[in-house]
Amino acid sequence: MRYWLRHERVDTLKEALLGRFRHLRAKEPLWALRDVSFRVAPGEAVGVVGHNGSGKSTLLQLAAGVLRPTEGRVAVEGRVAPLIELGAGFDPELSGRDNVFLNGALLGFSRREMARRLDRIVAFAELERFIDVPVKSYSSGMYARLGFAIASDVDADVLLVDEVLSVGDERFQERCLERIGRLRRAGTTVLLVSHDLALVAALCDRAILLHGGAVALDGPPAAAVARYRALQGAPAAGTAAG
Ligand SMILES: Nc1ncnc2c1ncn2[C@@H]1O[C@H](COP(=O)(O)OP(=O)(O)OP(=O)(O)O)[C@@H](O)[C@H]1O
Repeated sequence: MRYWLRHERVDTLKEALLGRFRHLRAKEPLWALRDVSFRVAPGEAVGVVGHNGSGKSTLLQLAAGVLRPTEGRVAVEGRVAPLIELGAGFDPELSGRDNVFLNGALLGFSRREMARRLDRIVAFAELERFIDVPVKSYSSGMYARLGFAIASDVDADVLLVDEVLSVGDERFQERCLERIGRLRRAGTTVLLVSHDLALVAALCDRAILLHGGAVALDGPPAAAVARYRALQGAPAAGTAAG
């Protein structure tokens, strides 16, 4: 996956003050992921770890179909429930209730089907009092609660979770973990991005460590955690321009 970095800068403070902006614009390619190749078996829970900017969110966005790879191929089988960005898939002007229907529609569910699930979703999110309020007045934790409650209630084959759980309070996180555990036992495939290495070790069968957009290790979570720590501060050659 290649992005373009757009550099913009004003030459000197004096020129800026004089209003003579001389923007230097340069476009630099940045390979957020390169030569990344792996498979996840149905029912497997895989943690994706790595330092800031190593490509984790990009990987999940590719799996969710939000991004298209510049080169190569991403294939995901079954229904995918992406929980990849706070508020993604939510319309801030709509109430929590209407967003449940909106998200359901995005995942291919009829209004009637979502109506059947609504009470359960609201109860899990514990948002009874706020469900008819526009979600723009939700806190980030409330967004995460509703997002997780929907994504984990739609019989997905693949659940993609990107860090969003970290904004929930401790009790909610525990309930999420319990639910992810239950989904796993029911055969759901889980791809989980997290900086919480203990969580990855507890929840995942396997971990993929990204470093500079490349796979530095694909194996047992404990090995990925050890390698992650060893790589602390090591240059990430993989994100070089090219
Ligand atoms: N839309 C974009 N345009 C340009 N570059 C981008 C874009 N999104 C991400 N990048 C770059 O791609 C690289 C990987 O970003 P990504 O968000 O996938 O990392 P991450 O591992 O999820 O990081 P973090 O732990 O900080 O969330 C970074 O160098 C980032 O600057």
